[in-house]
Amino acid sequence: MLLRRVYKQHRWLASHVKFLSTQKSSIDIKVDNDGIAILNLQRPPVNSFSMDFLKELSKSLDFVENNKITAMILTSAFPRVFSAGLDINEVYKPDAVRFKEFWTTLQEVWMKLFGARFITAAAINGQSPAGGCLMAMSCEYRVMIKGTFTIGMNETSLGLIAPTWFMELVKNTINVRDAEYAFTTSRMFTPEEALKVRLIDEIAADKDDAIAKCKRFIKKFDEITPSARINTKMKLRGPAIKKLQNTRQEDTEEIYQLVIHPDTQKVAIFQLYSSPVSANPAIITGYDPMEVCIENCAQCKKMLGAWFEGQLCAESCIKYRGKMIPDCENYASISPFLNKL
Ligand SMILES: CCCCCCCCCCC/C=C/C(=O)SCCNC(=O)CCNC(=O)[C@H](O)C(C)(C)COP(=O)(O)OP(=O)(O)OC[C@H]1O[C@@H](n2cnc3c(N)ncnc32)[C@H](O)[C@@H]1OP(=O)(O)O
Repeated sequence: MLLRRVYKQHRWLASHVKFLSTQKSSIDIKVDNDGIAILNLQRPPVNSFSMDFLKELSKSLDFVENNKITAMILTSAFPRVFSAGLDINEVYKPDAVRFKEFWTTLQEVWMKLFGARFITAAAINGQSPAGGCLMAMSCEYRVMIKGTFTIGMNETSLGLIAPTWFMELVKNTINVRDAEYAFTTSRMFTPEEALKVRLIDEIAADKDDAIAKCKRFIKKFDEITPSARINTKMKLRGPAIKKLQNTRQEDTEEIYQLVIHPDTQKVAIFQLYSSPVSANPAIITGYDPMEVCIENCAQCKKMLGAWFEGQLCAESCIKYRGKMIPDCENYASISPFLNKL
């Protein structure tokens, strides 16, 4: 078997991957007995793409490529999240120079993954919104585990517009009508729905099963001449990569302008503060009533959970420019946002 032969040549890799699997590493790489590299993403809490994480991902892809490993499976070390997409911290109040470097790194990683000469598959074992969805879609095969997890392109709900290269990729994977509907409405798909539109290729019972199914896909290539496979893949994927290579600066500038737009920033701050951070209502920065208002909405959402309509509260902050700041312990101030569960 072809893969087995390749593995023999690279058996030593198992002992050489440690440098990428130190305790500090956000990606654990293991090369299995068939010579398939399994990349377990393990950046707490949700494998979101920070600049450092992207750089590590880039190095990991180089490792797989440079060691002539035949195939790679991307998965998550966490039980509920495959990847949450862009790290909101990179998007909130970004420094122009850093953000542009961040986006350039992201473009590079995407081109490496999408254009990888080795076989790529994703075992999607948890939530996979936005950038998490794109990472999976950039692979050649996707298996998602059943459950309450969803996958999709929720950029518009964050005030973002997905980059053109992402849209093209989705349009080339599912049909144009489903792509337009999904992108514009920020639709998140259950595994069954995702399978129906071919956003994913298979559903698995659990992570082990997802990896086994990815391996079954990879095994199909035992019977195919490697150069024929690679050249065909490059012919199919090359034009999209070339297109991005020629428009990288415009793409970066376009995203930067979008990210710094006040509406996007409001959503970003809401996302940031809807986690149980140490933020203290109304005393976070104190300089922008609208910002304080949204932070308080997020805090109330954390305290009251499903009872509280956080997004509605944040929208009201924007509408009234922070003139009515909610106080989570004052019923009158939050009653418009309490729902009747
Ligand atoms: C390799 C190729 C890569 C190519 C990539 C290309 C990317 C192209 C980009 C295209 C445009 C993409 C835009 C985006 O990705 S914007 C980000 C979109 N992401 C989201 O909207 C996800 C938001 N998060 C969630 O929905 C949930 O957190 C999630 C479903 C992921 C998990 O839910 P769960 O209930 O399990 O956990 P919590 O919500 O309590 O969150 C746990 C902690 O994680 C923090 N968190 C969550 N999401 C993010 C994030 N995106 N960035 C940073 N941090 C995040 C959350 O704050 C909690 O933190 P604490 O525990 O500290 O409170």
